[in-house]
Amino acid sequence: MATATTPVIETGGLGKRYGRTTALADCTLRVPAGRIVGLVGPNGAGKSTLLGLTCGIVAPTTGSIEVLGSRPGAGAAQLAKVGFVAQDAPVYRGLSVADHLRLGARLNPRWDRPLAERRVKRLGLDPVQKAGRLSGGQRAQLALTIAAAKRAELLILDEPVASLDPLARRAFLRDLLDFVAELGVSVVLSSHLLGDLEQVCDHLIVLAAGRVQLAGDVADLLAVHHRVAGAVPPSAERIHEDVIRSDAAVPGAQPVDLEDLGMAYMTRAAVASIGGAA
Ligand SMILES: Nc1ncnc2c1ncn2[C@@H]1O[C@H](COP(=O)(O)OP(=O)(O)OP(=O)(O)O)[C@@H](O)[C@H]1O
Repeated sequence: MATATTPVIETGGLGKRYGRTTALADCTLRVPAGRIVGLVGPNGAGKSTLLGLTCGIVAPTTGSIEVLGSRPGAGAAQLAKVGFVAQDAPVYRGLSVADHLRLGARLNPRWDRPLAERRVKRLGLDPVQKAGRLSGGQRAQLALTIAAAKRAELLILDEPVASLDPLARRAFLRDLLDFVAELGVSVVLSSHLLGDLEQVCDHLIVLAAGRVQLAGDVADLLAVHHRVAGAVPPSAERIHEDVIRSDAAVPGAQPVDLEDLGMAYMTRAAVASIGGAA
């Protein structure tokens, strides 16, 4: 049975191949409960594959994965614990906002109707409006509302802000933060851009070329990465250009921000893959 210390996601040597394409390889992760996890990586990095494995809609080729202490998708109880919003916030275009809430109530045993209605009202969504006529931001909010009203313990949002303009992005993420604090759920959200997520995530996973490049709580990662102007100390590891990793303090080193840190790992992976292909 899952307890407060059960990791939300735990994987060991997890891998997924589609024919000859390796979408994810040797993925070993431990995500503690209560985090807002930013899953970042370039196109084709394996983000959707990892999220699909987490929800149980993709089966692993190798290795293991447990979500909230059980195999993903293993039975109705496990499915009810995970809310998933796929890329582009899919909704039924011909159904109204109210129809979506009715459908949610019918399909989900732990449906929180007051929460769903309160959120729809606060967001100013018209219950009779057809979902196909909502803006991209409103559709994203409707999809998030449905996932949250399931009363899931883990919300998985695949590129939730990709189709939103900068103002709508900010509003969506601010709202998500309030909402997560209110519900006490864990969240994983993916993006190509760490800049989209750095204001909200407190745990980071950087994927590139189907492999985990970096993972951990943001505060821990920022504590051991630095910028250096000159030579890299022998005990430190150069990640890319002036970004280094060192557990020990480095005299004269400057702090690195999260966006630059993620970019350093993604660039290092891209350079290595070009080198490997050459
Ligand atoms: N169903 C599939 N069949 C064949 N190949 C697939 C399938 N799904 C993903 N892939 C391949 O696996 C790799 C990882 O894809 P994935 O969609 O997980 O990446 P991603 O990081 O989510 O990319 P994006 O940011 O572009 O959505 C890619 O090379 C992709 O072409």
